[in-house]
Amino acid sequence: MLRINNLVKTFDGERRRRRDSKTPSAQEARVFAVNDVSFTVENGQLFTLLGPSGCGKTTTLRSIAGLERPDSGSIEVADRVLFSADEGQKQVNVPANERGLGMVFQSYAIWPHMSVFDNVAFPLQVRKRGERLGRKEISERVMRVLETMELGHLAERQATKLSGGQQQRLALARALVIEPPLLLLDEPLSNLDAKLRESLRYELKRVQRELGITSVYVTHDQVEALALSNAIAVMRNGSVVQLGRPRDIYENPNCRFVAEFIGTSNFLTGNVVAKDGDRYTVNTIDGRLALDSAMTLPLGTDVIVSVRPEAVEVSTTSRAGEVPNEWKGTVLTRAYLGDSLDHVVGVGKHELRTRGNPSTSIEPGTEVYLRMDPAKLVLVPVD
Ligand SMILES: Nc1ncnc2c1ncn2[C@@H]1O[C@H](COP(=O)(O)OP(=O)(O)OP(=O)(O)O)[C@@H](O)[C@H]1O
Repeated sequence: MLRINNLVKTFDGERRRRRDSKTPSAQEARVFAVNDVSFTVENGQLFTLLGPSGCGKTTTLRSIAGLERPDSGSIEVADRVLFSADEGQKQVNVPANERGLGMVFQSYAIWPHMSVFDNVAFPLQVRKRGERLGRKEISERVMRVLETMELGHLAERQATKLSGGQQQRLALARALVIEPPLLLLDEPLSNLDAKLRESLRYELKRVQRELGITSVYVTHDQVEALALSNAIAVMRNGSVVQLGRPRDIYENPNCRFVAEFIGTSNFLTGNVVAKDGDRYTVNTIDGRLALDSAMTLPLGTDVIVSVRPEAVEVSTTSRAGEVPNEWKGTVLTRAYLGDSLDHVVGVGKHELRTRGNPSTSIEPGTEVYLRMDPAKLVLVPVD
């Protein structure tokens, strides 16, 4: 449905300085906001661009929307070339208003002087002559979308007299009414409070799935990305560093940056000392670890072992000899999080965070045993 090939977008570094109101120097290097990005989004998928502030997510999305002109690369939606800077071939840059894409941005500018109904009807009413629908058809289509967004009963209300969550649903309804082949969403939930954000997240997912609408979603919120997406591209400094399904990205991060950015992890540095099939033995300063990995690494390689807190079992009794990877340590602190409980355990030079059922709560100062399942430890190449 959407194909992005080798997209590059640079900005003038000096302009950026001025925008950030720092003292501009004579000539700054160009900023590679998007640096050779390629990805494909299948029909009906929700694809997320995830990464920290300034990594290039919004610039990628704005390029798809036609609001930025990339330096090079190409953008195709449903086999229609929207942008191509290819040398030799005909250069293409379809204007934003002719791309026919749905867009919802963080600042969901609803039209305040209009009713809910008119806000959604407007994009259909301003269509070119030949493409315009009849009054009845517009009315039916608007009401259908409003019902989907559970706003049907508020159709006559003035748009400003809606709650924040309802206004955001209205912005989404307005983007959906044109039945776009592709929906672009840039942090659409970030202005809302935590509770509303969570409920709208599920609603968004429901609507997206029900309508089977292909979407590109931009966020810096990893929980949102994991909950919503069919596929995630993690971005850093203008490039995609890992692309995969949410579970793959969470369970098998391909570098320390991804492991750190998605969720919480303990990182243990070490060295490969033995390998038997997929079973590796890694030596760390505080003990050995057995773990399974499909990577091919020679003996002696420096590695990082990423251990998710929930992959560490904490216990006051030892099962040494029965299970691999048991380390002895002392509880330093604990934190009750409602649905889980974290312990921070000191083992030699390491401090490991564990996460478990809140029914297991151990006093700081207690001697404990940490057990780590080899299948849940992840080998991460040293960056
Ligand atoms: N109009 C512009 N002029 C100059 N530099 C820009 C412009 N827009 C973006 N940049 C720079 O390009 C880089 C990528 O910006 P972009 O807004 O795409 O990042 P982002 O990942 O969406 O960040 P955020 O989550 O903060 O919106 C940043 O270094 C940013 O400062």
